[in-house]
Amino acid sequence: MPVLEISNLSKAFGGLKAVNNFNLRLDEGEIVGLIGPNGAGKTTIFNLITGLYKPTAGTIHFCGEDITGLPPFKISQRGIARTFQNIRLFKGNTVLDNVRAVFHPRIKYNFFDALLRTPRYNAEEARVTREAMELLEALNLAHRANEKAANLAYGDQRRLEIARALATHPKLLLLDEPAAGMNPAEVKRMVELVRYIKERFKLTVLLIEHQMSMVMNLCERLVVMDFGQIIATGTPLEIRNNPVVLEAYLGKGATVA
Ligand SMILES: Nc1ncnc2c1ncn2[C@@H]1O[C@H](COP(=O)(O)OP(=O)(O)OP(=O)(O)O)[C@@H](O)[C@H]1O
Repeated sequence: MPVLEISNLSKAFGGLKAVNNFNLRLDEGEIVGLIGPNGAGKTTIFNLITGLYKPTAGTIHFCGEDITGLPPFKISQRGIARTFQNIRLFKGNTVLDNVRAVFHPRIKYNFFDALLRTPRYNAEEARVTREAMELLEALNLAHRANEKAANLAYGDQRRLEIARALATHPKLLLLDEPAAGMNPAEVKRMVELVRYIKERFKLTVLLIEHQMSMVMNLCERLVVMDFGQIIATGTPLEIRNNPVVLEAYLGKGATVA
């Protein structure tokens, strides 16, 4: 059974067809790259999968269940997590609290436990801190746990975002430009990180990225969009040599490294 199956998905904003008859199947353990020029519809696909937008037409199935049109919190509960193009952290809070905050909606104590600091409250808080620290260790951020998120270097902030996404225990992770603004050494580290978390947390990954070195090195398969539609799919090598893809990028300033 596929982890994700998108069938004939469309989204219109007034007269603009941001996504037009989009189809995609992701099998367990795949890392697939979604690429295309600016405005192609990539982020709209993420917003549709995660329930931020309701589709104009089409369906989205996750692990065999129809999740089309469900609200974002329900989709997150089923096991889909994402990061955003623009980093979204509680910058004034510590690194640890940024991850702990993700656990709190699922915490198992009530208002009175919290008020009276009962043993149940203390045990749950200890569990949440332990789980959050485990994630920070996996992402090599444990030594910065008590630092304010704002003080982290850009690459570390991106890793913290990923830690927050993983705290929801996803099966499918959607990464929106995780290597944006990174230098080649940082991109290489991000490639290694995504490979590592994919194995460690048994993830399937769909990734939007403009950094071609990232998608070329990391993804087994690429899906190329332009004007809301898929214009090509294939291995990185096939895509690199595909004239339709080169044409979509040419004149729009993108380069295939
Ligand atoms: N909420 C919205 N209201 C109106 N138009 C929108 C909305 N969201 C996206 N669009 C439009 O839909 C089209 C696709 O946008 P989208 O952000 O999905 O592209 P993208 O491929 O992610 O681009 P980029 O690589 O620049 O992030 C664009 O023309 C955009 O202006």
